[in-house]
Amino acid sequence: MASVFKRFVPEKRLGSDVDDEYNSEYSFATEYTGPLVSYDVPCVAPVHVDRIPIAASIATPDRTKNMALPVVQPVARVDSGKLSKKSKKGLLGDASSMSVTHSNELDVARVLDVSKRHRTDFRVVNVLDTSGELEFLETEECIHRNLNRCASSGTLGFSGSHETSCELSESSGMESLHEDKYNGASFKGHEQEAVKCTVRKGSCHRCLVKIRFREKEVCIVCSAKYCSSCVLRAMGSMPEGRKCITCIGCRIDESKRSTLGKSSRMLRRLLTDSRAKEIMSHEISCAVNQIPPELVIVNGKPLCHEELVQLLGCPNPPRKLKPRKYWYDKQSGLWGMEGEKPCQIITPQLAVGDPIMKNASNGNTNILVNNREITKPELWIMQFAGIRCEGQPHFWCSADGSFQEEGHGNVKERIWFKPKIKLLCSVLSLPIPPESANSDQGKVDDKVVFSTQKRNEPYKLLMVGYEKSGTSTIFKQAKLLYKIPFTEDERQNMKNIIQSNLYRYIGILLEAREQFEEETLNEMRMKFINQPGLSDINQIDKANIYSIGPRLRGFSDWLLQIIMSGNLTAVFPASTREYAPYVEELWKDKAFQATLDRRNEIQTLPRVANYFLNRAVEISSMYYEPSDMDILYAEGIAASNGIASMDFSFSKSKKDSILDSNDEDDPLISYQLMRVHSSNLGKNCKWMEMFEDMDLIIYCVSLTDYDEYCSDINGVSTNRMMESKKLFETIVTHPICSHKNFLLVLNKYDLLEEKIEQVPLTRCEWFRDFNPLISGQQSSRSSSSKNPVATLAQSAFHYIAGKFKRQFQSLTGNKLYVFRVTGLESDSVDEAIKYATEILKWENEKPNFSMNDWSSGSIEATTTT
Ligand SMILES: Nc1nc2c(ncn2[C@@H]2O[C@H](COP(=O)(O)OP(=O)(O)OP(=O)(O)O)[C@@H](O)[C@H]2O)c(=O)[nH]1
Ligand SMILES: [Mg+2]
Repeated sequence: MASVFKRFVPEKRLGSDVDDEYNSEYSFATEYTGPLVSYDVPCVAPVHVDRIPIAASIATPDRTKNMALPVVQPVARVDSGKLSKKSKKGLLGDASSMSVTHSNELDVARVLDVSKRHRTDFRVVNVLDTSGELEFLETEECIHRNLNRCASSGTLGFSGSHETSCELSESSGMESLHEDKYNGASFKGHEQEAVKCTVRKGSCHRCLVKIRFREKEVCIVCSAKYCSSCVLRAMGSMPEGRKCITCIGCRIDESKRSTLGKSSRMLRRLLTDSRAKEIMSHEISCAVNQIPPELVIVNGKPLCHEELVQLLGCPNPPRKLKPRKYWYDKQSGLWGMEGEKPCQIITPQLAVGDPIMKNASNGNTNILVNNREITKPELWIMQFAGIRCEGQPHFWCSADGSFQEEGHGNVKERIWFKPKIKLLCSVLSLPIPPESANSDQGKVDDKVVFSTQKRNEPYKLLMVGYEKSGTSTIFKQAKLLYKIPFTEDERQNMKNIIQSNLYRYIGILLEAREQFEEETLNEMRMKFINQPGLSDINQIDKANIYSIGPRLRGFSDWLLQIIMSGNLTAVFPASTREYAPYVEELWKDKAFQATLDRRNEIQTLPRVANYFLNRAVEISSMYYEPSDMDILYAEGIAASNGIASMDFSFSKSKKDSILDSNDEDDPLISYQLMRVHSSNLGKNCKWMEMFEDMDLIIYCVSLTDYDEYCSDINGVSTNRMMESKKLFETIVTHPICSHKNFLLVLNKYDLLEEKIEQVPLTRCEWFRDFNPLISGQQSSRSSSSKNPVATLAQSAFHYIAGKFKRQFQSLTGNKLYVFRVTGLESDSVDEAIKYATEILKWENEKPNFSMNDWSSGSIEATTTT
């Protein structure tokens, strides 16, 4: 007997919070052998256990048919005293009544299936109508909830106390069925009562409790969401993974394919680790969850089962295969969605699909490669690789990237052997061969192989700015922050830059020394003239504290000449070894030291020079190896062709931790940060086209540019802030940027704080109306909590941010995000990048909640300091 009951009671889960709910009490009757009694003995009709349908008794369905399974109703425990005789009889074991219940469930399941397929809205009123008739009036969600409520208890047994109730319509006196059953409330004639349920968005589909901001599990078929108290009852033993019981046997929602097998924390908490893993493995491997082959169409032909197996089983299968139309170039292995550029290079020569069509990728270049008209980005790559495409030739391309013109035997180019091609492919969101395919191509330039390719679709962030705005500093800072090591090549490159810059700084100092020497001599002459009695001016000793000896003078003349001729980088760092002794000598020289003491007066000496000049002897040594800090401070970047790129990831749950998630179930969100020098964008930024796939554009502005000038080739001098504004306008109005998110990074805030004290912001014509409210008593540098009035620098920052935002809004109609940064401070850059990733997250989640609700369109609302 006990074993019979065990069939209805779920396995006990130790440590689970649902444990208590199944501590049902039951007693057993034994045959009475005593004397006759004078009263009526209560009588219980026998239960034919074998005839009670239970969920476990469902036959293995034909899952390829996409049919909803009949889910059976358990014997529900009700307050027998409050049921009509007829109902009592049925529930206590009348076989015919049982079959009615069962057939009802079949109907419901059928209706659910119909509603799913035809997207029809129904309302279920009175799911337990004993007449066997159902009224369908409300939503599909409602059907689900009712079914899950009934069916889930079917799998898990009799019990299931239900603290939360359905939404009730008080006017009609409707009550939750569950409450009736378990709270002892009166069961008011279930023939007449309607359970009217509507699942609000963000509520558990079973208990209706709001779970928008709480842990939830989602059905991979119908997207019904369940809270931790309901999930096991709604999903049962999950033979096909996370599906409501009513969805078992149904195909999954294709948008959820990428989540298959990725167990949630909730499940792992509710179940044992091994059980959760087992469910996830069923979810991935069970037949009904696989892509139906006929829905994958390659080169216009639906696949058969064998073709799909071949496609998925090849060494390099398509990622994230979905039911849709694809094209496949068997020769090169290029793979893409119909009408789009290639997205992956898969294993070539697979016998899947028909021959490729000319217009497979919707190219418009008149250049055919393997009979397909290629797209513009592909053409750019070919041109970049040096393949001449004049005269609209047709090419053959093999899997190793060898291009051959049709009708010519000779190989024109092997593009994957060319340095920088992979980098450019990444920029243009074109695929590169998988690493396994490269293993035999030893010559491929490792420097430019992106780790991006290991991850699927990283968010792409493009950072650009006017000259010296700090883009390379921020980029390098991000590399250090997210522990992306500099390669040996990058370090060598930076060493060269640092050493040649050192000689530039020395040159600036030596030029200044000459000037100081001359000034001092003039002063001495003036003194001499004013001194009576001295007649011969030649008697003055021309040597003064700024004078250097002939050997160093010779070196100085030579170095200044090299700088003047613009050949510094040609001579250094190659000659560093040869001239290092001069540097040592200079640093011991009093005249040079006197010059160094006045370095703050030298306008042309970059601020960062101090950092390197203090260690000049060490840096000029041939044994010098740049530290990470040296690389950060160096003016320049290890870049190829002006473009530098790095990948990094944030753990989804641990937003603050980067690249430290070893938890295979905790997905990483990957990002690709690209930095491009503005000079590489070409005239009118025409090469912005290459960055069409960017998700966010970070525009960098140096806050100190407002009083700095630069001259163009005609010698016309312009304000650098105005130049930066011009570049900003060109980029934001570029056609590819019309719907892009922009983050304005206002950099060098530390320098602004110093400069604004000396030079008014109004020096720049765009900022003429800057008129901050600074209290008379307040020191503009102090911003203690006691004195919340903004400092001059803060006011200037907000003012400049507002200027750019208004400009952006007037040009694009969109909202500009702004962030204040000090590029040399790691925390500041970290926050800026996290802010950028947040923007992407917000933009991604936009359909779920309206940004307007909380940003209220205010310009200031998006400024982060
Ligand atoms: N004090 C200070 N210096 C900075 C900051 N950001 C950048 N710099 C310095 O400003 C100079 C120019 O910065 P870069 O990062 O080279 O600027 P860039 O945008 O790469 O300039 P280009 O190479 O012309 O494109 C370097 O000497 C940096 O060290 C900052 O926030 N504070
Ligand atoms: Mg730079």
